[in-house]
Amino acid sequence: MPAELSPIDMAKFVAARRAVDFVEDGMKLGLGTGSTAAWMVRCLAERIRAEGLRVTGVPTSTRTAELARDLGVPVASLEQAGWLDLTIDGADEFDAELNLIKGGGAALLQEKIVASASDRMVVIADAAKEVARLGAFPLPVEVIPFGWQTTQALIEEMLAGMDVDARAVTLRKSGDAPLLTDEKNHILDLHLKRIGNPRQLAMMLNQIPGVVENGLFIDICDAVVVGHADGRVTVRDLEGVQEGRVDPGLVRNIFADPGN
Ligand SMILES: O=C[C@H](O)[C@H](O)[C@H](O)COP(=O)(O)O
Repeated sequence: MPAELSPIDMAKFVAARRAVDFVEDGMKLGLGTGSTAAWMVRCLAERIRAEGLRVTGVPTSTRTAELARDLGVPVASLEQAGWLDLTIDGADEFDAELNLIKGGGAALLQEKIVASASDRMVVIADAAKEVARLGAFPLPVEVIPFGWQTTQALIEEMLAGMDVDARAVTLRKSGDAPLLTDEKNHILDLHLKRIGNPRQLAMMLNQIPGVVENGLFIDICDAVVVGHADGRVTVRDLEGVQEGRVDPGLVRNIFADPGN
C-alpha cells in the first residue's frame, strides 16, 4: 500500500467504496474508466476476494479491462453480457440535474454505450467535480479521423449560434500526434467555459457529420456518490441526498493482497 493516500485519492476511494455497496451477487456491471473508476475496480476486486461475490464486468476501455483482469475481476464484452444491471463510472463534471461531462480520459464513447445499456448508472466523484453549470471542463467530442479538420470547422460554425461563454476547439494530442481513442478516432476538446443548454448542444453535436459521440451525458446518470477525504460520503439522486460514512481505514483491505 502507498505510504499515505493524498486527500483527493482518499475522497475517490471513499466514493468508490460506497458505490460498490450497490453491487449484488450475480450482477452484470459496466466498469468505468479513469482514476476514480480504477478505485471502484479495486474495491470490487476486494469484495470478490473477501466475500466470493460473483459478477461479470464490462470494461469501458482497454485500460480498465487490463486492470480488472490483473485484479481478478471477471470481464466480458458488452456483446457477451447483453443488458447490464449497473454501471459505475467517474465524471469530469456533474450538475444538480445529474447531467455530466465525461471523456477527460478519452473513453466517452464506450462509456456512453455501456451506461446506456445499463438499468442504472452511478457516478463516483470527489466534491470538486460538482458544478452549478457544466462547461468549465473542456467538452470532449469524439470524431473520426477522416476529414477531422472539416468536422472541427462545422463544430465551430455551430457553436457560433450557441449559448456558451467561449468557443475554442482544439485537437487532443498524445505527444506530437493526434490522440487515438480505443476506437481509433480523435478527440476535439471544446473550451466553452459555460454551457447554457447542455441538452441542445449534445443533440446538435451529434448531427454533425464526422462526430461519433460527445461527452455530455444527459439523463443517463441515476445517482452521484461524492466522497470526502475524511470519510464522509453523500449519495445524491433526483429524489434527494443521503449522507453516510466510509471508514478511510478500509483502504488497507484493498492492498492486503499482493496482487493489488
Ligand atoms: O474518459 C474518461 C472518463 O470519462 C473518466 O471517467 C473521467 O474523465 C473522470 O476521470 P477521473 O476519475 O480520472 O477524474
